[in-house]
Amino acid sequence: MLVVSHVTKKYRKVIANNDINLTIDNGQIGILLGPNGAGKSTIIKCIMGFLKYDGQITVDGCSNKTVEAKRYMGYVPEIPSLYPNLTVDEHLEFIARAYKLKDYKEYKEQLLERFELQDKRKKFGDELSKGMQQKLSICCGLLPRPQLILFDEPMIGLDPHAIKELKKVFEELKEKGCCVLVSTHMIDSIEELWDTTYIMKDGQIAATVDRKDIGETDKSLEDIFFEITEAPKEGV
Ligand SMILES: Nc1ncnc2c1ncn2[C@@H]1O[C@H](COP(=O)(O)OP(=O)(O)OP(=O)(O)O)[C@@H](O)[C@H]1O
Repeated sequence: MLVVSHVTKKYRKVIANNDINLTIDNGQIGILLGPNGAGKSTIIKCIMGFLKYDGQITVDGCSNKTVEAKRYMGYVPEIPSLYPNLTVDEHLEFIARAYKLKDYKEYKEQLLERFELQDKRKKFGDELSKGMQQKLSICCGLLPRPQLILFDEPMIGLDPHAIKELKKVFEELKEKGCCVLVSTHMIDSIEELWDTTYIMKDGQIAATVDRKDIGETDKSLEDIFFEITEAPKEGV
């Protein structure tokens, strides 16, 4: 379970996250939806413990900065950050060693096959296309089988097969009781899978929408998103 309480992050004078509160239970998928600059990547980086911030973040009751919590957490960044001189296969072996994984070989092969990278295993990081880099980055995030996994704009650059596969992965993570947080601009891409959507605007959570709320209105998530993000500012 992920609990984010009163998190505020400033980059000098810019308040990128302003008193963010959110909770995602195990077996649930949370979505961060918001225009460019709303603060989605910043809260993901705070949850991963990459940035200093005010407030508290816990993962299964442990502070996100503890080693226990870090063992539970996986991250697929917005921009893949690969090693130019390691091959596809070596990236995954590196992750396996860093996390001291056992019995990962079969899962590694499954991931390579699902994301159509099996014939690219000898290619170096800097020889991969943008989409291939993104797919490898997703495989690296999934290989340690994290209990909590954060995806920052994971669909960008993916081909239709990889998008279909990633949606299946989301479904499987949910079934296995993992806790998933996905930042996306592609409202339609995850329509059937989410439990709670946090609509972010100007560094704040402007609305929290539960799936059951949608069932009770005739508005779509897209309607709610535009109502909130395109509402005129007060006093204008
Ligand atoms: N390293 C940084 N230094 C200074 N300001 C930053 C930095 N990173 C982000 N910001 C600012 O913080 C705010 C939130 O940025 P963030 O990247 O979290 O938004 P986002 O919702 O992920 O946007 P996008 O959809 O474009 O990826 C923006 O105003 C941005 O300019």
